[in-house]
Amino acid sequence: MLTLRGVGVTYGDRWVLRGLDLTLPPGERAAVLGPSGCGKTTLLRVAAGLLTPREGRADRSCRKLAYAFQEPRLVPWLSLEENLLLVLGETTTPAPVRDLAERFGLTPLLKQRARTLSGGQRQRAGLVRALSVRPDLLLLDEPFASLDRPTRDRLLKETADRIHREGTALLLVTHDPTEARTLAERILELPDLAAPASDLS
Ligand SMILES: Nc1ncnc2c1ncn2[C@@H]1O[C@H](COP(=O)(O)OP(=O)(O)OP(=O)(O)O)[C@@H](O)[C@H]1O
Repeated sequence: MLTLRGVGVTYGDRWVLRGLDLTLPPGERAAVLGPSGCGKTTLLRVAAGLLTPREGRADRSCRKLAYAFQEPRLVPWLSLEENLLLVLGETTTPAPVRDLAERFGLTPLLKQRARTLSGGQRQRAGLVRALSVRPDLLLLDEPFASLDRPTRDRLLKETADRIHREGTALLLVTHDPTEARTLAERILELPDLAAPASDLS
């Protein structure tokens, strides 16, 4: 369960989010759409507990939270497989994670250092890393943005099947309504507070 109540965030003297309420019960999937710069990533950071809002509060009660960042944060000098092992806390890759890597087309890249992966490969790696821990709350920030269309469509279906099957609660940030409809049952449109004049009163 994730609950945001009256969340407000400022950067400097500018409100990016204000008065935001969101309840995500276990297993429910919501997508956040909105123009570039309206605060979607900021919302995910608050949801993850990485950013303390200036107003309001964020509460989570989940067994395991995973967050696939917009810029996947892999350790550049470790191999892709070592990056996966790092979050799993294992010394060998378990069979289900090997299967996940295979489904996301990463098997041939497992021994490759993260810094040598392309943007799209890194993004797939970030998504596999997040899914590999079998989270009950998953935060995804534009997870398919760097992928070509056929790869995106295939992995979108793969991801949707997996989170539906496992009953994972999802908060997805995307610019793509198709992605939002495929992965989520609820869509939240964030307003751009910077568009009209906003102040700190
Ligand atoms: N650490 C920061 N310091 C100052 N301003 C920031 C910071 N992080 C984000 N911002 C600003 O806050 C606004 C919202 O940023 P955020 O990344 O949440 O938007 P977004 O909706 O996710 O954008 P996009 O769709 O382009 O990824 C932007 O105007 C951004 O420049």
